[in-house]
Amino acid sequence: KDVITVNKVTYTILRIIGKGGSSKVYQVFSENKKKVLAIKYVKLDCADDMTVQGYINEITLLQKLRNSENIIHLYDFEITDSHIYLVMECGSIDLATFLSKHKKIDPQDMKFYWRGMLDAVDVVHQAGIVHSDLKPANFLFVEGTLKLIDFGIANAIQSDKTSVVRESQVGTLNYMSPEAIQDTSPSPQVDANGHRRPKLKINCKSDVWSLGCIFYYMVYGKTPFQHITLSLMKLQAICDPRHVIEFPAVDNPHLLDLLKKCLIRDPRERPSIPELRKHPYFLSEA
Ligand SMILES: Cn1cc(Nc2nc(NC3CCCCC3)c3c(C#N)c[nH]c3n2)cn1
Repeated sequence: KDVITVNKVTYTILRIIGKGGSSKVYQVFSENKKKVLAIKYVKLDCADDMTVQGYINEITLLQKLRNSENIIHLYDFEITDSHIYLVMECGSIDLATFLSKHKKIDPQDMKFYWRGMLDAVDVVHQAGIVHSDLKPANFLFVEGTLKLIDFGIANAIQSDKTSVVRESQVGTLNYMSPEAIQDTSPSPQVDANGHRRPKLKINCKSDVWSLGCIFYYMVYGKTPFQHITLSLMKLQAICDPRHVIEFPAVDNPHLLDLLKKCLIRDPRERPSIPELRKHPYFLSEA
């Protein structure tokens, strides 16, 4: 039987869930916990210091946010010169795969999912981090609750083609905010101690735009600019206020209002996550 040993604890490999460039995510069984868990394996052989630093930051943050309900739980980890192992709770399905299978979502469920996603990203912001690359594949269902899997610091992982068929969401532009596209601030790519620093203009409001694109996708089955296939045309449309985003009618006027607010192009006009949490959409029971 294939096993993975992390800090002298052995886990039986059940299947591979996803693989990226130098990383793999396995579904494993823990003999002593009698639980199904997930192990993210990262090969460090040809990783440069920046990449390793990115993973260490990711681990530090996962540990810091371990008590947050909407952040994936990290049970254990092991770092050597050649690899990293992260032992985490295992989800049932990621949001990207889920949305590709469920075109219509029950309004009550949708409200619960949105609340969870806002809470997850708010917790990351409170830790002083802007994700800046939010997309459905970053969220995972764990017993019905949506949890954030990563913080956009380390490299992204795509789902394994053999296990789930999914258009690879790595590097998609569909969730990118106007200010991220226009950001030409001269700020250095790395700060004093070599940490890759998000550019000045990208801030929490950029994550609100990305969440708005995910919400839009959940309501209308496509992202706001998905129909524009030429990348340059897509980027221009995202930034161009003359390109009016379409919002087909929906039953709940509060939902429509919240969607429109998340997709305001001027980040100063766009609501913050605390403001969104107080939106009437979340207050009404309907
Ligand atoms: C499709 N699918 C996913 C699961 N469960 C799951 N997937 C995880 N990553 C997946 C890697 C491929 C892309 C989608 C996320 C992680 C994880 C990390 N990182 C920590 N726990 C997890 N649980 C079951 N089916």
